[in-house]
Amino acid sequence: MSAPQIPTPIIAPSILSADFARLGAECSETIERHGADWLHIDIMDGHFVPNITFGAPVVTAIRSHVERPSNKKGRGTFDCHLMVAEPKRWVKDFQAAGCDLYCFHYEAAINSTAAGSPAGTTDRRTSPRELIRFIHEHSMQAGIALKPETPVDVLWEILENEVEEERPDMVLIMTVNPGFGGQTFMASELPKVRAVRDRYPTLDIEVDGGLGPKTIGQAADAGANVIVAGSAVFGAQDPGEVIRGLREVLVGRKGG
Ligand SMILES: O=C(CO)[C@@H](O)[C@H](O)COP(=O)(O)O
Ligand SMILES: [Fe+2]
Repeated sequence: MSAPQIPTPIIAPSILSADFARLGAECSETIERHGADWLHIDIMDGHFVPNITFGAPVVTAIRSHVERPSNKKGRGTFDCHLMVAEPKRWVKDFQAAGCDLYCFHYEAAINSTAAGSPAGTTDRRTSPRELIRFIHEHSMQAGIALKPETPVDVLWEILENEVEEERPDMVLIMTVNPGFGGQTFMASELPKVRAVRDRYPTLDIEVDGGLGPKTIGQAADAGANVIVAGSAVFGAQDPGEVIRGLREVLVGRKGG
């Protein structure tokens, strides 16, 4: 019997901490010069979280600076983290913009069921399963994110679904309350990572918020293989050095 396939270590700098005045160059340098795997792109709508970033047009603009990945989850993947109240609403726009992985919040998906479908708009009603299917139908991978306040148990029935198209490609466990970069890492969220890893040895598990050289060891020990780091990378004198250091820790604990 062959050993289970251990998920690939992935470093995904969050461009929320990049210099927005030179965003295209920051994105291409982060991948090509500094050696990051993915770009983590935080989309905030001012409703789901108390902050606003940008939408699909900016993703289109930066896509022209970063080559599309040649394989699923490859270098240059646009990992879009949708902190928005109506996650179904933006799927088509993000597909067109060049998003590869559309990661929505569980809390938004269950609440947007009540949002209804105003005349002349697409149907905004959804459930996590339906939304995952919808994202897959739009040729993107699907991620599902949990806020710190949400218990990990809500994931089991979603991950245990026998219908492959309705299962997520990645789980994102937030290690800060979503909304802002540069917050303090919440180690209290790591048991969620461990719980998912124990059940799903090959699933991509992303952690996001407060990750950097001092906190990555704990996240890797808990079983995370996709590390988002914003301020730690973009605030560094040498982002490439930080990325290499993060990767070393992750590779060293791979499978742990
Ligand atoms: O989604 C979010 C915040 O809501 C994150 O992606 C942050 O942007 C990560 O920034 P750092 O905590 O690494 O500075
Ligand atoms: Fe994020």
